[in-house]
Amino acid sequence: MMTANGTKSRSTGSDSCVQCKVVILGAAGVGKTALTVRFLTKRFIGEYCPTLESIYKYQAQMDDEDVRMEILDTAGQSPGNWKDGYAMWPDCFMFVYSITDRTTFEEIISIKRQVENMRKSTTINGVLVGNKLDLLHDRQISFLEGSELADQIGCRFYEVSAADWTQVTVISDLFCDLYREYRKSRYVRDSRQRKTSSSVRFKQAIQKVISGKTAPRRTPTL
Ligand SMILES: Nc1nc2c(ncn2[C@@H]2O[C@H](COP(=O)(O)OP(=O)(O)OP(=O)(O)O)[C@@H](O)[C@H]2O)c(=O)[nH]1
Repeated sequence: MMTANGTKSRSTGSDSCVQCKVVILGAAGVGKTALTVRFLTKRFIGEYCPTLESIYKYQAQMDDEDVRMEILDTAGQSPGNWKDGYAMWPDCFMFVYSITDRTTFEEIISIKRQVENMRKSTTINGVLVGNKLDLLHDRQISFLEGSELADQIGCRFYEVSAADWTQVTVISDLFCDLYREYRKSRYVRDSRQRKTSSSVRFKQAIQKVISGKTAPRRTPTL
């Protein structure tokens, strides 16, 4: 199983590290900072100043790889007011809503749409997170609705509570899963590039032979 037993990054300067940039998006007050702080420090601090924008660096062993994560905790503002960087900078996305607030759930659709519009792509590595699971008595969004939305936007789905200390491992796992999604997509992209460049090399070789620049190899006669 993947573990995230890392410590907050004090840049080691190691070049073998895989870089992974994560952005946390969601309406104001859904717990973006609480989730990030829980992941990084294993702590929950009841009150946070509304975030303007914070970036955290974190280094960990994930699936035997040294991973250097940069986590951008954004301000919960409407997607129309975003900077381009929110969509263009990251390798992967964490979309967060609160299970106690339907408007935050509905906002995920427009957040995802804005990301797609800015990136000009519908292929996005991400996870969908319903936070505040400890407030079950105030639940407005069922687990089923959450998982259906996750299917619709093409993300894995988690319900968690940043406030519940027993969920530390689940929260670590969800950040690790995010990295896994990214790694998978990187692998697909790299193998596509390898395929393209080898077929380009093949075409160039054929072209050279046709134009007579390179003589085809002859089989030595005995
Ligand atoms: N009960 C409960 N409260 C939570 C949980 N996560 C966050 N909160 C509370 O929700 C409030 C908002 O949390 P933040 O982490 O600041 O939310 P945010 O999404 O970063 O908010 P902005 O920075 O304004 O965008 C705080 O009072 C937190 O204590 C949770 O899992 N359960």
